[in-house]
Amino acid sequence: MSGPRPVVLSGPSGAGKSTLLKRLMKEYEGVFGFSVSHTTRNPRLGEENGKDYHFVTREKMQDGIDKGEFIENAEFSGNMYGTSKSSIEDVQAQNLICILDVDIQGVKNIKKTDLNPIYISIQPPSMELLEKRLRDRQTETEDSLQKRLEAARIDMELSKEPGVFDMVIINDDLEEAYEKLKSVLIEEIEKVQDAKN
Ligand SMILES: Nc1nc2c(ncn2[C@@H]2O[C@H](COP(=O)(O)OP(=O)(O)O)[C@@H](O)[C@H]2O)c(=O)[nH]1
Ligand SMILES: Nc1ncnc2c1ncn2[C@@H]1O[C@H](COP(=O)(O)OP(=O)(O)O)[C@@H](O)[C@H]1O
Repeated sequence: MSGPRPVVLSGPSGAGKSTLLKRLMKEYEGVFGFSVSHTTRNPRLGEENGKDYHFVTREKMQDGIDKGEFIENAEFSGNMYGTSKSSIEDVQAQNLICILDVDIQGVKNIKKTDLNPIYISIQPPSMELLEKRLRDRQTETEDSLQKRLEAARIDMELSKEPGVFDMVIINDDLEEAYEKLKSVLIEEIEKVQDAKN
């Protein structure tokens, strides 16, 4: 079955991926489906199990990985994250554009699969602004914030490599970043909309 092309959103923690993708899914209801990852980190206030993530123990996650249930998994800031095959299949079965939010390790590993997504990197305007946004979000401890900033430095370097991403969007002004994101995806969005009519 060849449904619409999936979309991988990557970029440093705090760059604005969730903000952009939530907006996109709201504006285009019934077009996108989110690939719900598994993670061993604790849920944040307002996050729902099964919607934002499948929140699991390390034992359960490792067991699933050992059984071959994941297309990719990575360690990020002291926790495990991974995309299960079923999280993608659930979305594709509905003929929706599957959106994945993964770190740079996930991007590299997904490139080894036959998923063939559109790769988009969301980048902050500067490290200073990234740190400010992460602090203002008030979800992190000092320790997890520092780990995210360290990972961000690596991400910002790697995402400059030519050919890794189809599009790099600097999320300075949110409206502008959102319009750019839409413009990259409009062709796939219209295909899904046309198929419904
Ligand atoms: N490789 C991989 N990375 C993931 C997955 N799910 C989330 N991530 C990444 O893990 C990092 C941390 O995510 P999270 O704890 O939700 O923090 P946030 O990005 O700051 O909101 C982000 O870079 C996500 O893109 C996954 O299934 N696989
Ligand atoms: N363009 C922007 N300008 C100012 N603040 C933003 C912008 N985009 C996102 N934010 C804020 O920055 C924080 C991090 O964004 P978030 O979407 O959680 O990032 P990510 O999912 O990449 O970790 C959030 O508090 C969000 O409201």
